Amino acid sequence: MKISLIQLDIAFGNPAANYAAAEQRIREAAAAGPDCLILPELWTTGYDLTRLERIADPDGQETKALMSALAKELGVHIVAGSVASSRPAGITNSMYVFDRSGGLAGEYSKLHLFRLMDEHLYLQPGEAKGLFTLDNARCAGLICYDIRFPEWVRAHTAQGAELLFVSAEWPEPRLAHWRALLISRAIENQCYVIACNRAGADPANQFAGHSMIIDPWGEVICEAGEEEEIVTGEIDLHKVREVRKQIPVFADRRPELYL
Ligand SMILES: NC(=O)CCC(=O)C(=O)O
Repeated sequence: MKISLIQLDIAFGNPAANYAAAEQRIREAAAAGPDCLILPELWTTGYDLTRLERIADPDGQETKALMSALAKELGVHIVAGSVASSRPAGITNSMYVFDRSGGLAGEYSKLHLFRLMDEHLYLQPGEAKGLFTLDNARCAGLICYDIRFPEWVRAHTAQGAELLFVSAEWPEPRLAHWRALLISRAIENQCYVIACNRAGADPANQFAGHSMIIDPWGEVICEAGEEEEIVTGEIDLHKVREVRKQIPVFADRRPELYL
């Protein structure tokens, strides 16, 4: 499976500009023939949280319509990053996943809200896991700060996830954490981590870029720099099974003693 990470810059609080830019980048990335694409976190609005009431996507409708149509037209799976989605109970930071026929394959709302960027003041947390299947691979969706919660990630891999898709807006001062946490999640869960961060800056933060794919042994297969970029890597699900056979972490767990 060939996967492209679309490391976008994001126009602050400007969904129209971001939809247009994302569509252009998706078309560009798809021309190289990947099986799957992934976008960053909150890519329609950025962290313009004080204006979310006005600019969030009502129930993700516009995002879902565009991404479903592009997935079908281009014949590519799209892990459509996350967007601010307004629902009756509040605004969530939600990921939508489309398979290459344009069908909604999965959905996940960020469970852990990041106080340092005021998410808890403007967003409602999700309440459920984001497990889905693409081409017979069991996958999970995670959003940015979620990678600091190894128990949350393990809850997905213990249920069979072999690919972890992470969409993020991770600031540059914690780039070392981004790399270390992603590599650790890959090694301890013996799975692929496919992580797409944003590039550029907003009024409060410079973002780190460095989107990457990590294999189940912890090796970085491809990694972007700090600027807008599309990077592509190939993954092989046999590698997950090989590593899990060599060091049978899942069989050796003692979960009954962990609480
Ligand atoms: N958007 C986020 O969740 C950022 C998380 C982050 O920066 C961290 O250090 O954790």
